[in-house]
Amino acid sequence: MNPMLRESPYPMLDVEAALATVLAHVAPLALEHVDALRAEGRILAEDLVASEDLPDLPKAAMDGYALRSSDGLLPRRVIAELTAGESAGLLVGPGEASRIMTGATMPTGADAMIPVELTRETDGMLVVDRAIRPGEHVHPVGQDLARGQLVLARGTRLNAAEVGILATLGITQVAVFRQPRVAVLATGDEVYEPGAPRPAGAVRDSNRYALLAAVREAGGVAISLGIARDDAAIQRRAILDGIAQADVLLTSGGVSMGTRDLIKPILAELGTIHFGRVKFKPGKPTTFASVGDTLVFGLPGYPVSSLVAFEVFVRPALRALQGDPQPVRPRAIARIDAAIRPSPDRPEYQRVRLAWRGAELWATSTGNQGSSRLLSMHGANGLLIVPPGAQVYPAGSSLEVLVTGDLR
Ligand SMILES: Nc1nc2c(c(=O)[nH]1)N[C@H]1C(S)=C(S)[C@@H](COP(=O)(O)OP(=O)(O)OC[C@H]3O[C@@H](n4cnc5c(N)ncnc54)[C@H](O)[C@@H]3O)O[C@H]1N2
Ligand code: MOO
Repeated sequence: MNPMLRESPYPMLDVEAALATVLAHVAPLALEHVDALRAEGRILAEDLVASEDLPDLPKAAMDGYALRSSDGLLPRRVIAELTAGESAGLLVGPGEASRIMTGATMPTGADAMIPVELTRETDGMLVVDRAIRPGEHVHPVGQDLARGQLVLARGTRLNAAEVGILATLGITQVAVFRQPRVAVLATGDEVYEPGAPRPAGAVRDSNRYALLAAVREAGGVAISLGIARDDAAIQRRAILDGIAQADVLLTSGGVSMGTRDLIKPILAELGTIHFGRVKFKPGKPTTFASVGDTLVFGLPGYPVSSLVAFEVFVRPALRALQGDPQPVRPRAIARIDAAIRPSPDRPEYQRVRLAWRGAELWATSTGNQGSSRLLSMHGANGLLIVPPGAQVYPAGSSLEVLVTGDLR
């Protein structure tokens, strides 16, 4: 039997220093052109300038009559009816008006329109209840978008509204940053495929599937590398396989002090370890390395530790690789609705449900915060940052929180 190490050779970095190290190693990936009309979730890699005015011709904003404002209160002869989609070409002269529907192009000569509710029409003659100002109820050329205007800047996340804007401008192909390819490898002799038979004491591989889902949620392309047994040659081969096909490799397990914790030595042999321990809980043995051009995160085996480390370090890296200018989750201040005993020596990222009570955000614990209790992640939309110490934080205390999900 090999001797067991008594002390980790890796210094323990603060979360801030570790995150800064990660972010210093990521830059947006190359751009690619994709179908603009299905580009939601992607980050724009080019500035988009409006090539035309919107609307390109003045349009009626309501259903009613197009007329000349200078005719004042005089009755007008109704000469036509214009519906949206009809081509223009009509001239409205003095003493004339045309019926017009919302969205129809204004006829030449008419400089305003009156909503139908403010009119009467008898025997082809229009009587108005009040005079109309020039331009009233007309959408002028360029009101919604002006030609030459910067519409969407590089770095914009494309959501539903942005897809609509691209469609409006007739843009069908758009340059976005490439999504990172992220390979996920589980390790451990005790780890089995969820659908397979397993001996007593073995665990089902929840980490790989949870991490693959987290990668997709963060906008990455997830690649499963299966489970590697606790054998240095097998894990080395699996890691080389991962770095050959991925921008980022995530491993699960095998990063702490056990004799079968092989990931760190393999990464040290193949590349450079930037950090091997972080002062936070859960997730202390989180490891970050480069092997060639691939970034490798050695995540801890405990299911909660691996997902919390993903949230705090991997997700920001994946967002930054996609060109997201704000790769890190937002922070807020929340009040705790029950007392919390802090960890004596490490900031603890406790899983909480955040909810508004009036103007204040309140945090409710998801229960037992053990690193193996995946249920503590279920329903959590915040990671409450509990500074270390000996004193209990009483109910009502205000603490910083990373907002990781939708607020209710
Ligand atoms: N002497 C010390 N022991 C430990 C230390 C330490 O500093 N000194 N750190 C502890 C901390 S903190 C953590 S976190 C864990 C992380 O250890 P590993 O990354 O080496 O993880 P494993 O030992 O491989 O597994 C831990 C635990 O998680 C289960 N596991 C592993 N893989 C999976 C998976 N894919 N799906 C579900 N569950 C998995 C595994 O069976 C173990 O129960 O180390 C502490 N030890
Ligand atoms: O850091 Mo470990 O993840 O406390 O359990």
